[in-house]
Amino acid sequence: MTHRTRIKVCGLRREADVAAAVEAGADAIGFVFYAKSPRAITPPDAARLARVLPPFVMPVGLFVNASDAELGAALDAVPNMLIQFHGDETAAQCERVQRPYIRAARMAPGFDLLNFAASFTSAQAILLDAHVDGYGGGGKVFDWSLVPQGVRSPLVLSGGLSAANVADGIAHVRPWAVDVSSGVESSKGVKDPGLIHEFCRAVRQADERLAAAGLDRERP
Ligand SMILES: O=C(O)c1ccccc1N[C@@H]1O[C@H](COP(=O)(O)O)[C@@H](O)[C@H]1O
Repeated sequence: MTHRTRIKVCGLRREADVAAAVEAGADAIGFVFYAKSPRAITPPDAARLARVLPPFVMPVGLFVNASDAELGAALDAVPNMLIQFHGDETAAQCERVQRPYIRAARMAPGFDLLNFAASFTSAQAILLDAHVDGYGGGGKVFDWSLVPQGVRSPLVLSGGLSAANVADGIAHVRPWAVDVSSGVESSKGVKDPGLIHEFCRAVRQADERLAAAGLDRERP
């Protein structure tokens, strides 16, 4: 069966962008609860946006070394969020929250992804991002050949993805899902509905191309 690469669009702060992502076929919408990010959102604003999500489109809350109080406030506001830990959180810290979570790995030469992934067995997925200052959202592509064979799935590919390169990323890494932020922005922190549509179309085309080539499965 053809693998449909799931799509998360991260860093949304306006209703029109949420509507564009949903209409374009995104499976998940990310809210950044990290005050230092240009895409930071408050729990009440995230709750307002989450209320317009239709069923089966999942809200994801992104945190970077958040305190219990910050996590609690966000989860009180949007209780059905999947958590994306994108900082230096240990497995024990992630598990303490007792919610489903995905864990970001910051990819750079020498980084031991196999070992990292093995220490986060309780994560629903490992998200691969480029190592950048400020933890993420840097619009930087990492070297996809750093992803070793045999790493656990599901994997979420992110880091500098856009409509122009997401097909290559999918073909190289064959991830369960892709996650985009900077690549669908017209300027830092400002999403562009047209780019969101283009990105989602490019993902669908990539899946179709892989299927036509008989490579329609997740990472072998
Ligand atoms: O979006 C941010 O500002 C951000 C801040 C801190 C950590 C992660 C952040 N975003 C995540 O980073 C990756 C890659 O984003 P990009 O497409 O390269 O801009 C993605 O998973 C975002 O969710």
